[in-house]
Amino acid sequence: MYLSKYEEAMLHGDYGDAIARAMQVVVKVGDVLKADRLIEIETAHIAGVSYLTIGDPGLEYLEDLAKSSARFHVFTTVNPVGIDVLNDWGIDKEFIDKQWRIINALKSMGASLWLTCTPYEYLRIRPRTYHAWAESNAIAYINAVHDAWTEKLPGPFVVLSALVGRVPRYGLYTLSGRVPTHVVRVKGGQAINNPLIAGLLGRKIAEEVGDGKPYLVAKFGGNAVIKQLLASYATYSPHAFMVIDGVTPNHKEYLAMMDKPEEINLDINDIIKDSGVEKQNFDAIFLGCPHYGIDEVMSVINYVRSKGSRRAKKPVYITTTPFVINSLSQDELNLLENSNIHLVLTTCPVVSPFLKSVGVNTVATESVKQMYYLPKMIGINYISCNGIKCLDLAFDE
Ligand SMILES: C[C@@](O)(CCOP(=O)(O)O)CC(=O)O
Repeated sequence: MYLSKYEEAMLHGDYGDAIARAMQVVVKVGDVLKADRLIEIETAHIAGVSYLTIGDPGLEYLEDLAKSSARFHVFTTVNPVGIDVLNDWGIDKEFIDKQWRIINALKSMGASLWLTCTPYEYLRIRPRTYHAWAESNAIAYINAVHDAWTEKLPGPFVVLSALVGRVPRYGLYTLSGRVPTHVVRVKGGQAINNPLIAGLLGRKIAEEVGDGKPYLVAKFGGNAVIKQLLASYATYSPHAFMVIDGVTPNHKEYLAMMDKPEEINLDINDIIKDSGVEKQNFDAIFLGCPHYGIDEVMSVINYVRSKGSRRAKKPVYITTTPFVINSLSQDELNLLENSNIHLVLTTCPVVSPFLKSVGVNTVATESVKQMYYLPKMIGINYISCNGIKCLDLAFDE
């Protein structure tokens, strides 16, 4: 593989041992993938940082790395951790302390501690720029909505890429690796406005297309549904890449590049028919996978106001970011809290003990990604519900 003088110097230890070891791994992986060279990245997004999932070995690895002089070479953000940094939600102290050690190790290497799975909502990402991201919903989002280029990279590899500011040029980092293979047309009426239906559609597309790359022709009613579509699609797809007609910058170029694509026709009414919301018991409503942004939280606030500010009969937990909390007024925060709606920061139910520690065993959720992970990763059951109508389950009971 071609390496520049600077890359050779990193590899040979001129910038310290930790950088040399990181470079050795990045180059080795590049060789295996038959990359012709490395490319410079603008940002990195690290995932796999919860003490629940990486435990003591992950904690020790990151602390060792942080003790070296190695620092991130590019702007680096971090996925949700296992705790809310402002509220302990009854999680045990040892877990919290160890999670803080992971956070502090990442901080000392220069990471920006946004601790969100939606860094794309707070970054201005330019088309055709290179990034090293883990966290599949975020990867699918910047590829599809910004035509910004990232492969689906494993969390630990992103740490190393962030240290050297480079990734091997392969797959989705090349134009030829991004050519869609299937045209998926969604028929059956109006723009898709329902987050649950968008999520089920994402899963269906991944099942139909397998390891192909879809060019999706469908109309969506806004960013919240596109987030659900892509999060679910990326959970079930091996590469987390799609082009969306009329949404992805340069979509016409992608359309023109396709060579005899396979055609898949889906009817949204079939997906709606199969979406049957169960009437089973549940302990709480969970919203915020991917993390809710300010627009989604404002629609919850508007819903509560429309109900005359009553108190929900079951608690509602919404995972979101410190940016959202900082954008809300004290009145809005009080309204949510008084309505039994709780904003939970910097974490995600599938990497945190918080739901169990507040006594929740079954949630109602709109997120098809959560439906995949909740039972597997933390033994929480779910029932599905429809977007903002999820709240009806708690307010209209
Ligand atoms: C929350 C998480 O476990 C979800 C699964 O990740 P992904 O959708 O496969 O990127 C990722 C993480 O551990 O940070």
